[in-house]
Order: sequence, then structure tokens, then C-alpha cells
Amino acid sequence: MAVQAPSELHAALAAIARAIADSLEVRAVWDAVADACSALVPFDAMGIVKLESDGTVRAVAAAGEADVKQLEGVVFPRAGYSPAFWPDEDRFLVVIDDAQTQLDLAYPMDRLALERGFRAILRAPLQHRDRRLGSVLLVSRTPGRFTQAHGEALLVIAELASLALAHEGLARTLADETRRSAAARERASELERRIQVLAEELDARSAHRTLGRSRRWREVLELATKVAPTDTTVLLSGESGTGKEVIARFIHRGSVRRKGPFVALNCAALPEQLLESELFGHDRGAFTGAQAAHPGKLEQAAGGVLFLDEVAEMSPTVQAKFLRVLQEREYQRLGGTRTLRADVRVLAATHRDLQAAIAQGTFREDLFYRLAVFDIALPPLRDRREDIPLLVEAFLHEVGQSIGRPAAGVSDDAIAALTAHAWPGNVRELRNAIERAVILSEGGMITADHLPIGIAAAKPMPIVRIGPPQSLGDAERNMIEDALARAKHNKSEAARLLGITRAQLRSRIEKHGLA
Ligand SMILES: Nc1ncnc2c1ncn2[C@@H]1O[C@H](COP(=O)(O)OP(=O)(O)OP(=O)(O)O)[C@@H](O)[C@H]1O
Repeated sequence: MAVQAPSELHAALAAIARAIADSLEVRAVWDAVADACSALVPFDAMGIVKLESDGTVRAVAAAGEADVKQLEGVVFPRAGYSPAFWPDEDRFLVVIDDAQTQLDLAYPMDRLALERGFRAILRAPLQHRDRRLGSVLLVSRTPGRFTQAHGEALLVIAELASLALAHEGLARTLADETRRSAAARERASELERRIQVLAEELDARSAHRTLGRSRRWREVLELATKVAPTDTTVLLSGESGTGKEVIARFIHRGSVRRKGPFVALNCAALPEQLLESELFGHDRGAFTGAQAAHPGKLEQAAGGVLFLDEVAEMSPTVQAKFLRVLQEREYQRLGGTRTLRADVRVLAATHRDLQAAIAQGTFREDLFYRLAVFDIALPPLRDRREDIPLLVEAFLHEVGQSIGRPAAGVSDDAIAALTAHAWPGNVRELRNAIERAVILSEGGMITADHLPIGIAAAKPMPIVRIGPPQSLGDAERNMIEDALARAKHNKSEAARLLGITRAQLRSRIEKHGLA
């Protein structure tokens, strides 16, 4: 066949380009590629193979002789086709005059062609930005059938076809991402709905509300909501008063055991012997004074949740016995002979670092792993200060109702002091402070004077803007601006807030051009 006229080549390329532009469906492009090749190169069969990410090779299109067409869609196994195995020459146009005389046919598709009786091979790579995507293969039963000019035409066609393949990959990634983010959105809103339902249920019973909108608190609620419907043991850790029991009740309400009891036991409150009998119960005569049989908390919590507070305080004996409960779900009352089944979900809490307790040998590691199947760390209140105004308002309302004398409100200076305090006793301490202030204010406005000394004296912290990372210079400038604003431009006061001298402040004001 004569070398293709430029107009033919041009028309063929334009047809492929149209197919690419018209459709993200790569199939339409293969048809255009096959048509273009038929118009320009005298082949007996053609194939387009695509290198998949798992190393297999897929024949995405085949044209020409009937039995070759059947290869379409065939996936050739991984062996020998992985990108690493593809010969480097495959990056370039390959013209083989006679495969039969070619001693070393490195490319598996060439071997396949030869096995089927094809002699001449013309092959161009499909690649995009150095990434190999596959190749276009034209074969003929007549040796020497393809010229360099045929090859060059094929190269241009392959380049366009590569674009289509690269687009297909992009389109698929986009579609996957869209699908994934839609699913994630759906999951997030489902989670949001569940949090809402649980929070509302608890709000109705104000003693067990979970107040907070900060990111840290939302994360806790999200974890609790996810684990609630399972029967998994949960370990809640956090400083005293951070709301561990509040979250334990939240999980109980969201679990299948919600209709069962919520039984709490504080392991720190009782001496060893008593804790053991409280937990496991005892039979009559089990020890001096055990005049009647007594079911333990494990029995009382049957069908529900057992909340073990301060679990780090369990003695070694109780730890060993309780481990058995978690392992075998069985136990006996003190002095009893009957084996009882523990039908409880255990939620444990601690304000201690259990890893440290394990290192010191006071807490069993095996028990730790049984308890901490799922652990939730509760943030201290000082790490979620943005929730303080909300908590203050809720406690004000609650305390006001319970003592029948609501406060008129909270002054700005009191709110500033409440927000600045470090709250070592966390939410519990805040609640107590509000209760005290409501009583002291006698129905009036709560001011800093009604707060305990340590809290009223808390200095507002200079605000450091949270945002994209800023330079040290910018941070300093922001802090100075904030201090000046807070001190109503009184330089001595601003210097005091910043903990520097007036002279130092003055020179920094000049440096930043803030005068
Ligand atoms: N997020 C919250 N929303 C509303 N009230 C809260 C919240 N967190 C804690 N509280 C209140 O703070 C007090 C202490 O909470 P809780 O008993 O759950 O803390 P804890 O971490 O279990 O404390 P401890 O370790 O001392 O037993 C309770 O009055 C509780 O209602």
C-alpha cells in the first residue's frame, strides 16, 4: 500500500480527536483508532492492550480477523507482564519485519502474534507523562509489510489514544472520589443523626446531658456513638470531672442494652474485701457479718452495663478475678459454689495512666488489654475552653431551677475569669463554682466577686490567633495588638498583660509600626 497521504492521516486523527472530545467512554475512542489504522496501515489484525495497575494486561480492543476479535476483553495473566518486565524498547515505535527470524521476542504480545502465524509486527506505545499505559499492535501475515511511514502514522495515532486512556483513568478516579465522598457524607450525616438522637434523649434527663460543641468534645461523641451499638468493652480515660460517667451513660443509651440497668461501681471508694463482695456478691456466711446473701453489681447489672470507675484502684486479687469475668464471662459469689454467668457490658474509667501503672507493676497488662479494647480519651476542660460559656449557661439554668432562684445572668468579667481559669477539677469544678455563685448572687447578676478566689483572679490569656502558621514576628505583632485592645490602649496595663516592661513594649510597638 502506498504511504498515506497527509490528508488521510489528518482526517483519521481528527476522527480520533472528535471521539475523545465527545465522550469519556473510551470504547468510542478504540473504534475511532481502529478505523484510523484501517485507513492508513494495511494490517490483518490489530489489538490495543492496556497495562492494568495490578500488572495484568487487558486486550481492550481487537479488530481484523475473526478469531483475533475474540481476544477482546481477555486479561493476560500477570506473569511476565508487570511494568517492570516490560522491555524498555517498548517505549518506542517497534517495526518487526519478520517475527519468525527474530530470535529474541521480549514482548509477550509479539510472541502471541507469532504463535498465531503473524509475521510482521508494528507496535507503538501508549504512554502518558512517562507512565506506560499499554500499546497498539498491528500485525500482518506478510513479512515486511510495514514501512517506517506506517510506523510514524501509528505513533501519532497512539499518542492521541494515550490521551483517551489517561482521561479514562482520571474520569474513573474522579468518579471513585465522588462516590467515596458521597458515601462519607452519608456516613457523617448518619453519625450526626445518631449523636443528635442520643444527645436529645439524654438532654431530656438533664443530669446526664452531654454539653459541648468544641471539636474535641465532638470527637469524643463521635467515637462513643460509633462504639455504642457494639457490645465492646470501652475504657474511658481522662482527668477527674471530665465527663467519663456522662459518656458511659451516653454509650449505655445508644446500646442494645439501653433497656437494661446502668450500674456504677467506684473501685476507689471501697477497701479490697468490700469491693470484692460488692462486685461479685456473697452468699450467706461468706465472711463474718455476712448474714444474708447479697447479689453483687455484676448480677445487678445483668442485661445492662457495669460502669467500673477508677478501675486502676482494684487490688491485684480483684484484678485477677475480674480478668476471669472478662475472659470466661463467668464468676462466683464470695463463699458461693454456683458458677454465674456475667451478662454485662463493661465500661471502665480511669484518671490514671494505666500504662504507667503497668510499668510500676500495680496493674495487670492482660487486664488492661481486655478493658482497653476500645479507648476514648476525654479532653480536660482547659483544652476545650470554647465550651465554657455554653456549660455556664446550662448549669446556671439547671442550678437556678433546682434551688428555685435563677440568676439574672453572668457579667463579662465573670465570663472572662471563668474562661481563663485552668479548671483542674474540670466540668465538675465548673458546675460547683456556678452553683456557689448562684447562691451568693441571690438572684442578681453573677460577677467575678461571686466566684471562688482562685477563679476570679485568673488572668485572661493573651489571645493567639489560630489560623494558618504565622511567622514569629506576626505572632508577636498580633499579641501586642490584642494586649493593647484589652488594656484599652493603656500601655502599662498592656505591658503587664504581656509580662514585659513598658519600655520593652514601646520599642516593640515602634518595631511593628503600631504607634
Ligand atoms: N460534657 C458535659 N456536659 C454536661 N455535663 C457534664 C459534661 N461533662 C461532665 N459533666 C458534669 O460534670 C460532672 C462530672 O462528670 P462525670 O462524673 O461524668 O466525670 P468523671 O470524669 O466520671 O469524674 P470522676 O473521674 O471524678 O469520676 C457531672 O456533674 C456531669 O454531669
